[in-house]
This record gives sequence, C-alpha cells and structure tokens, in this order.
Amino acid sequence: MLQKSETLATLTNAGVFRADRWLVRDVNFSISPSEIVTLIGPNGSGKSTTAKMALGIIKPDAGDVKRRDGLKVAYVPQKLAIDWTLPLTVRRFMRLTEHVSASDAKNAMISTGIEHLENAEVRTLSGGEFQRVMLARAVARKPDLLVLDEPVQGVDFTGEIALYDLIKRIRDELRCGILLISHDLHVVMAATDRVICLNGHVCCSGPPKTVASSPEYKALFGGRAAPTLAVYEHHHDHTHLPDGRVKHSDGTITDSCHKDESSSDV
Ligand SMILES: Nc1ncnc2c1ncn2[C@@H]1O[C@H](COP(=O)(O)OP(=O)(O)OP(=O)(O)O)[C@@H](O)[C@H]1O
Repeated sequence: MLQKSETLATLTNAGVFRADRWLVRDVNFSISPSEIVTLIGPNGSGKSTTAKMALGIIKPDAGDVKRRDGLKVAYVPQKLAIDWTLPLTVRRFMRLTEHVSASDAKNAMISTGIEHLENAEVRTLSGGEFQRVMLARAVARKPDLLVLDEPVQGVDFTGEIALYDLIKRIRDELRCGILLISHDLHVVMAATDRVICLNGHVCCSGPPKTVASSPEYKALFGGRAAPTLAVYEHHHDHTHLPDGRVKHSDGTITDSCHKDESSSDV
C-alpha cells in the first residue's frame, strides 16, 4: 500500500492476460492527487482494461498495481446496464447503490449544474444531460481518484468543452486525481496534465502538445478553449502478436514497439 502523501495509484509493468493473449502489457504510470491523466488509443487498445487495473476491478496477471491506503475511487463506466423501462428520477438515481447523503447528492448536483434535473426521469435525459448526471453521481462520493471512461460520448463540441471545464473544476474542488479515457485524438483536451498513449502497451506518454496556433481548433472550440487545448500526435505503425512481440509495418518482429530498443528480426 502507498502512504497518504504519495501517489494515488501506481502501475508497474502491469499486464492483463485473457483468452490466450495479453490485452495490455508492461504498463507503467502513476497518478497523483490533483492530476488529470488521459489514456488515449484506438478501440480495443486496452484503455478500459488499464483503468480497471488502476481501480482494482481487475488484478494484473503480470507486474504490480499499488493503490494508496484507503483510496476512495469513483468510476463512470462507458456502458451502464440499467433497465430504462423502470421509472427513475435523477434524485433517486443519484443515491441508488451508493451510500451518499442527501446533502452530498444535492451539492454534487449543484456543482455539476444539474440541479434543475432533480425530478426529471433518467430515461428522458439527453446524452449530455445524462453524462452530467453520471458525473454528479461520481462526485457525490467525494473520491480521491475519479475514473471517467469516454465522458464526452454523445456530447456536442460546445458541450465537450463545457464538460472538460467542469471536470477541471471538479479536480480543483475535490483535489482528486482524474483518470480520463478517450479514443478521440481531437478532443485530447483542455485540462490534461499528462497523456498516456496505449496500444496494448504504453506507446508513449508525456504532456500534450499545445495547438493554440491552429485556426481550425480556435474556430471549433472558441478563443477561451484554444490556449489550453492540446493534441497528441502519434502513428500506430505496428501490431502486437499474441506472444507479446511486436510486428512492424515493414514486417520485422521485435520485442519492443520501438525497433531500435530491441531487434530479433525474423
Ligand atoms: N475478459 C476479457 N476476455 C478477453 N478479451 C477481453 C476481455 N476484456 C477485454 N477484452 C479485449 O481486450 C481488448 C482491450 O479492451 P478494452 O476495453 O480495454 O479496450 P479500450 O481501449 O477501452 O477500447 P474502446 O476504445 O473500444 O473502448 C479488446 O480487444 C477486448 O475485446
């Protein structure tokens, strides 16, 4: 277990093996209080699997995952299995399955701007409203680590910026670490401290490049968002074999995704 003053979660060479293959392998990163880390990568690259390791939902088959002692986590998954034929108000949904006080639920609704939806039926909400309700529900738990899997799905561009602004504000208010998952390079994003690019393993990681000078982005996201908007460019030019080795676009196979680090050409 990590001590109170240390990082919230640390993954060291962590990997998950299922159905005769590594879903992710050799994942190394940590997340600290008040830090926003974004996992990006194509579909099926292991973003959700990695986040679930950080949360403790999945145990690593290789390497190690350490979480701070007593860490309180909240997770907004990509999909929710809820029977929407049942009538359910936002107020009830906020406290369903969680030990959340009425006042914490109310405060979370206020801080996420959904107070006016308190008596609305969940099944009638728009995509963007539902995302906010999900976020409010997670915030009400006052987590140390908040994991949001594709938080902007179904949200338009203007709504995306508002949602990212909100995520940043939540980080400032709760001083929690936030692990975001996105497969969309174009929305990597106004408030990210660090980007981790996954493709079965960590391809690269670091602070996102600022694209404040790009007129297309300014036009899309507006002057206020442009200075903090970032994009991370990366080309996935290799695939991962079931045994963990890497096949490059020229057909060579090595142990590492960066060819110059290892070469066992076949
Ligand atoms: N329990 C499991 N058994 C076998 N394969 C699995 C299991 N869970 C996930 N996978 C596979 O592992 C890969 C990574 O899945 P994961 O959900 O982590 O990807 P992702 O990067 O979050 O994808 P997306 O962007 O599509 O949400 C996928 O190919 C998926 O089909």
